[in-house]
Amino acid sequence: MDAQAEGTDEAARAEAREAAAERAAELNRQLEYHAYRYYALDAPEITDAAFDKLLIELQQIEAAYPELVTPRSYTQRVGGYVSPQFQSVEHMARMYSMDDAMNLDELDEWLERTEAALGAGHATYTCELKIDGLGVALTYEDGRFVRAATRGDGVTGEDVTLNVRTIRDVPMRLSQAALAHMGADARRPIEVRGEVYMPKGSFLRLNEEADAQGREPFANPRNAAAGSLRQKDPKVTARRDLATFLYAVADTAPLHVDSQHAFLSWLKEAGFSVNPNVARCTTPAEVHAFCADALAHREDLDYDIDGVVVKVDSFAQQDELGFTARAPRWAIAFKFPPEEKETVLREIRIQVGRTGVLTPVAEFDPVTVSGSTIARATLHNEDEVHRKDVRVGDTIVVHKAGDVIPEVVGPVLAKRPADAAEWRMPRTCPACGSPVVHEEGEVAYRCVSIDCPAQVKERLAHWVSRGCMDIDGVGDELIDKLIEAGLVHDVADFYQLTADDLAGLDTGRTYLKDDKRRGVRAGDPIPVGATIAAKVVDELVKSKAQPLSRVLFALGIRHVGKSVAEVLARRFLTLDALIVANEDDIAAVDGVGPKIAQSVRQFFSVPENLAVLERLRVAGLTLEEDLSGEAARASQETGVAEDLVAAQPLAGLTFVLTGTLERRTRDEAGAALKALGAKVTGSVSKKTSYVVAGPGAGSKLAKAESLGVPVLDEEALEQVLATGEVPAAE
Ligand SMILES: NC(=O)c1ccc[n+]([C@@H]2O[C@H](COP(=O)([O-])OP(=O)(O)OC[C@H]3O[C@@H](n4cnc5c(N)ncnc54)[C@H](O)[C@@H]3O)[C@@H](O)[C@H]2O)c1
Ligand SMILES: [Zn+2]
Repeated sequence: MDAQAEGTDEAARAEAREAAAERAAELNRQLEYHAYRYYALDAPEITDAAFDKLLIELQQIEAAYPELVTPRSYTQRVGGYVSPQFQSVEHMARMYSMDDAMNLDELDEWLERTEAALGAGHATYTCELKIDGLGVALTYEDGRFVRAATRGDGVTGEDVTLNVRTIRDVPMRLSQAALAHMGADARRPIEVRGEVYMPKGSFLRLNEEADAQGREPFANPRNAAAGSLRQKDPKVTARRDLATFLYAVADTAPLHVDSQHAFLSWLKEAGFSVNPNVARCTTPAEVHAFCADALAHREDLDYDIDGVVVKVDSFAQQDELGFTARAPRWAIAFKFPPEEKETVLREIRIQVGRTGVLTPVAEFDPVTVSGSTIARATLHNEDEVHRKDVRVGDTIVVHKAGDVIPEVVGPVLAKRPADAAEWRMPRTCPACGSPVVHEEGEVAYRCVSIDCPAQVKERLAHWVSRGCMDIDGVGDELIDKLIEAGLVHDVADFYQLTADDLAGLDTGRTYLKDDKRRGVRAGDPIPVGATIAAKVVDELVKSKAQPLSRVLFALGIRHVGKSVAEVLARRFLTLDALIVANEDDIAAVDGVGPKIAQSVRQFFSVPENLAVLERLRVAGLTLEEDLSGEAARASQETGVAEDLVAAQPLAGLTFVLTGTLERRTRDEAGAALKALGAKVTGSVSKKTSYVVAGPGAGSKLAKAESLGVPVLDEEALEQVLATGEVPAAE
C-alpha cells in the first residue's frame, strides 16, 4: 500500500471515529433524558423497547470504539434517580441492574459463558419471573422493619419507609422461625430486596379514575407503582393498591443459607411475599422451557412481568462469578419480545365524558396484540396526539402498555399518505355543538354546557354503575331510550319511573329472525318485558338505601373519585352538613385538599344541582353515611337481595349453555341469565329446564334431545333475556 492510500485510509478511520463519538454523545443525552422521565417523573415518553434499542446502539458503538467508554456513559451506570423530595439512604451493599438477553441466542451465549466459567454441568439455575415493578430494599433490625428505600442510583436510594409501611404484605416483624434459622446472627441487620408492583386490575381502576377526573393516567402498571410509592404523603400511597415480591438480600452471610432457592424458602418462612413461579433447572433446555412457559402464561397473571431472571443457584458460585460495573455476572434477564403490530388509523373520534372532557380516541383496523383483538385506544388529549404526531390515514404501531392497555406507539412515517393532515381538536362539542373551553394550565378541553346530551348520558350511566348506586338492569341502550323518550334527563328522574313507563320501551336490540308465533319480524326492536320493567323498578327502590359515600361518588363531582367520596362522607356524615360546609373545612379533610374542596363547593353552589338533590331527597334517598359498621350494612344488603329472589323472573329455572354464541360469550350469557335469577349448570339432566345451543353444539345437545329437555337457539335466548319470559311449551 502506498503512503497516500494509507493517509486517506487513516483519514477515513478518523472521520468514522469522530462520527461514532458524536453519535455516542447524542445517545447518552437521549438516554439521560428518558431515564429522567422514567425514574424521576414516573412518566416515560417512549416504550421500554425503544429505550433498550438506544442503549444497545450505544453498547455496540462502545464495543467498536472502547476508548469512548467513560465512567459517565449510560452503559456503565445503574439507571435511577434520587429525588431531593426524599431523605437519601445508603444501601448496605450496592443494588445492581441486570444484563439483558433480548432473545434465546443471547440467553444461550450467557449459559455457555457461565458453564465455561464454572465447569460444564456444574451449575444449577434458579429461574424466576421478572416482575415489572420498581426495586426496593427493606431493612430489618432485631427482626423489626426499620427502613425502606428505592434503588436510586444503586448506591443511594430514596427513603420511602412510611410509604412502605402502608403496603399490606410487607411484614413489620420477621417470624421467630426465620430468626431462629439465623442463630447467633439474628441480631444483625439485614436488607432484603424485591419489587413493589401494582396488580393489573388496580392499575386499570386507578387510570379509569384518573381519566374521569381529568388527571394524567399512568403509562403502565410499573409507573403507577413507582408513582404511588414515591409520594411525599404516605396517605396517598395507602390508598393505592400495592404489593411486593421479594427475591434478594444485600448480604447472605447472616441468613445461614447457601443458595437462591434455599434463600427464597427462608424469605417465605420469614413472612415475605415470594413469587410462587420458580424452577430449579440444570440444563439449558429446562431454562428454555421455563421461559417459554412464562411467556405463554404472562397474560394469566394479575401482575406484569417483562421477562425471566435466570440466576446461578449456588451462592458460592455467585461469588466466584462476581459483578461488572452495573450488573451481576451470575444472573441474566431474558426479556420478552414486545408485541407491537402495525395497523391503519381510520379515525380520531371524540368522546365526551361525564365531566365534559373531550377525549380523542384512535380507531384503527382490528389487530391481535398479546392475545386479544384491539381496535381502539385512547389518545388522552390534544397534546398527546401532537406529541405522537399521528394522523388519520397513517399506518401506526400499536401495543399494549404494560400488556394491558391498548396504546398507539406512533406513526410509521415512511408509510404516511401525502394528504394526511395534522389533527386538531374540534372547537365545538361534537355532541351538542357548544364551543369547548380550554382552561389555563389544563391539558383537557371541555364542553361546559349543562345540557350536553353526551354528558347527560355519561352522568346517568355513572349513576347506575356498579361502584356507584349499583342499579342492575339499566344499561347504556336503555339509558339512550329513556333519554329519547324524554323520561329521564337527570339522575332524580330515575326515581319517578314506573314499570308502565319502562314496559314497552325498546331495549335497543332487535330480533334476528322472523317469529310468526310471536308476530315479530327480523329487525323489529325487542321491547322491555313487564317482568324486566318490574325488576328495574325494584332495583331503583333498593338503590335508595345506598349510603352517602356512594351518592357523592355517583353525582360525578369533578375530582371526587370513590376514595375522596368515602372520606368526605365519613367526615360530614350527612349531605346537609356537606352542603353548608365551607371550602376550608372541606380542604382540611385528610386526603382532600384545596383543588377538590373548590370543586365540591362549586358543585353545591349551582342551583340546578341543588334542585336535583332536593328531588332525590323527596324520592326517599338516604343521603347519610351509615357508620353502624360494614357488617350491618352487609346484612342489610343480603336482606334486600333475599326479597328480590322471589321477584326474579327466571328463579327456579336451570339453563345449560353449549356451542358458540354470536352476540355474547357463553360466560356473558350465563351471567345475564343468573342476573334474572336462573341457575346455570354445566351438564344436562332431567332437572335442566332449557338447553341453549349454538352452532357446534355436540353431546349436550344430543342428551337434551334424548331427555326431552327444550332447546333454545341464540335468538330465543335473546328474547328470554330481553323479556324475562321463557317460551310457552310447544
Ligand atoms: N421507557 C423509558 O423511557 C425508560 C427509561 C429508562 C429505563 N427504562 C427501562 O427500565 C429497564 C431498565 O431498568 P433496570 O436497570 O431496573 O433493569 P431491568 O429492569 O432490566 O432489570 C433489573 C431489575 O429487575 C428487577 N427484577 C424483577 N424481578 C426480579 C427477580 N426475580 N430477580 C431479580 N431482579 C428482578 C429488579 O428491580 C432489578 O433491579 C429497562 O427495561 C428499560 O427499558 C425505560
Ligand atoms: Zn357538549
